[in-house]
Amino acid sequence: MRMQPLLNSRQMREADRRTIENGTPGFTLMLRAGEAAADAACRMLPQAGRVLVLCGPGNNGGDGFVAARILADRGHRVTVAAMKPVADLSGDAAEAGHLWGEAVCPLAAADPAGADLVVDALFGTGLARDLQGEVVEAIARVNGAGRPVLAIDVPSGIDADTGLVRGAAVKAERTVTFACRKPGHLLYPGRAHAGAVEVADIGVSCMGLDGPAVHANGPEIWLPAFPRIDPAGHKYDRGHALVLSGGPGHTGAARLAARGALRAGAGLVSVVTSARALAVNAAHLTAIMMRVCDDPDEFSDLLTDDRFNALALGPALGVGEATRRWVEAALEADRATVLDADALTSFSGMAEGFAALARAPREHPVVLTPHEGELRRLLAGPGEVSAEAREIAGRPSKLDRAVGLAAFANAIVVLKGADTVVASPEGSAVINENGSPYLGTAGSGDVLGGIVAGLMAQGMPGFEAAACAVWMHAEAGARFGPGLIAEDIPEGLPAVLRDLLG
Ligand SMILES: NC(=O)C1=CN([C@@H]2O[C@H](COP(=O)(O)OP(=O)(O)OC[C@H]3O[C@@H](n4cnc5c(N)ncnc54)[C@H](O)[C@@H]3O)[C@@H](O)[C@H]2O)[C@H](O)CC1
Ligand SMILES: [K+]
Repeated sequence: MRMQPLLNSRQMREADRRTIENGTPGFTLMLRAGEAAADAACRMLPQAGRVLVLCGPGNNGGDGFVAARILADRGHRVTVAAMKPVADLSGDAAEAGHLWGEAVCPLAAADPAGADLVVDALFGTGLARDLQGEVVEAIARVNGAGRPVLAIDVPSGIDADTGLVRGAAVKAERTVTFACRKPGHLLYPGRAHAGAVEVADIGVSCMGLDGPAVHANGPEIWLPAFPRIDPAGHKYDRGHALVLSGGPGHTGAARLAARGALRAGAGLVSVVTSARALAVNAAHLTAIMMRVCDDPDEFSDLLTDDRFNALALGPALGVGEATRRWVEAALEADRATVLDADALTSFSGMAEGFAALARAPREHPVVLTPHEGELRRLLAGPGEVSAEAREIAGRPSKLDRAVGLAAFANAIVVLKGADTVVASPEGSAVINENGSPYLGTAGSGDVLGGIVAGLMAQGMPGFEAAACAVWMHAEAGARFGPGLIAEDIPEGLPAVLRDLLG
């Protein structure tokens, strides 16, 4: 399996430029792109039919003109509607317009309802601002017509870097993109607009580019770092994870996380519980052990034993000063640590103080697992927060928010959602895509935090552990499907692990 880089529009232009510099003319790339689009169109419309190709003012439109020519030559009845007359195009797009060589109608006259297939070549990676006016109306007609749509490169109106809708965006059944996918194909709402995405090789390499290293999440990212069991080893070689329990009435989250850590392969897992919550925890735990700590000082004392090498805390701890003290004790002990839920929300409006704790020199990774609301509360208050923190919270792109928090807190960030992003403080990131809506169930996030801790307990580096946990958690959920509850996720891990590890 090969890594799948996701290039942003600047990197894509650079890849393009390098290819052209190395001797392949830009128009040759456009011919290949147009042909790949025509091939995809023919797979969607195997019999000769009516095809409407919508062409924009730039090179995306150029790809559309090439595809139109090929589709007409293959016997389809092709209508081209364009934003600009061919005479007003420039560069490769002008050449492609001449290659089409037949009538072009204005965009306002385009009739998607009368087509068997619409090919969307209005805008690609060059989209630079929100769409307005006639193009918004044309997109509304395309989306309202309910005909199958093939988008070339990116559904028009979707920002290739962020997946956000710029004014309006085409809803495609399929998208054919070139060289590699773009972040906007994996980030919502772009992912939903793109439909099934296929990548066509047009002779442009995606490797060795400067700038952020963003990849699709998959085993190729983290399987090489996955902890292998030593046949002669014992459980003490596979770490001991501690999961902090809430008080009586709030203990389930910790047990879910602990179960996730144990199924992920940690040698030993203990729930750290107050004396008051001991009975209820004891009533529900078997393979998982317990340690009684009634306050953060006792927790610090416990952590003088360096066999406890991974910590997970946050879910159901309660929001406030007490939880902040537990977090401080955990961070001071310098163990591989997962902070989730209340461990983050307790620092709402105190982003600077939180970051100072997380940034203190340390040997072992900190992984933060917020959802969007938790990130916003941590970075943007309510309360006094720095302009830097507020700026990160306000970034329109999920990818930028995750990377921003990771750098700010010098921590690995798992920004959860249907398109979970895992970001490192150095700026690299992966976007997850094997999730399913069934994962949105009470306690699911608690299990995820536990899996991360369980992997780190076995010595897996923080970024790889986080990316792997996100993928395995999603995979277990997707395989289970309807009816999934959080308890099922740890129990789904053995099958996922069997397939991964062979
Ligand atoms: N990457 C490759 O290897 C290849 C890509 N190809 C295709 O080219 C497009 C990118 O082309 P580019 O000309 O840079 O951009 P666009 O066609 O997406 O649009 C640029 C065009 O539109 C104007 N513009 C931008 N935003 C707006 C707006 N909101 N409203 C109106 N007009 C806007 C801008 O000023 C330009 O004039 C890529 O996606 C591929 O499809 C090559 O063909 C093959 C190699
Ligand atoms: K497009």
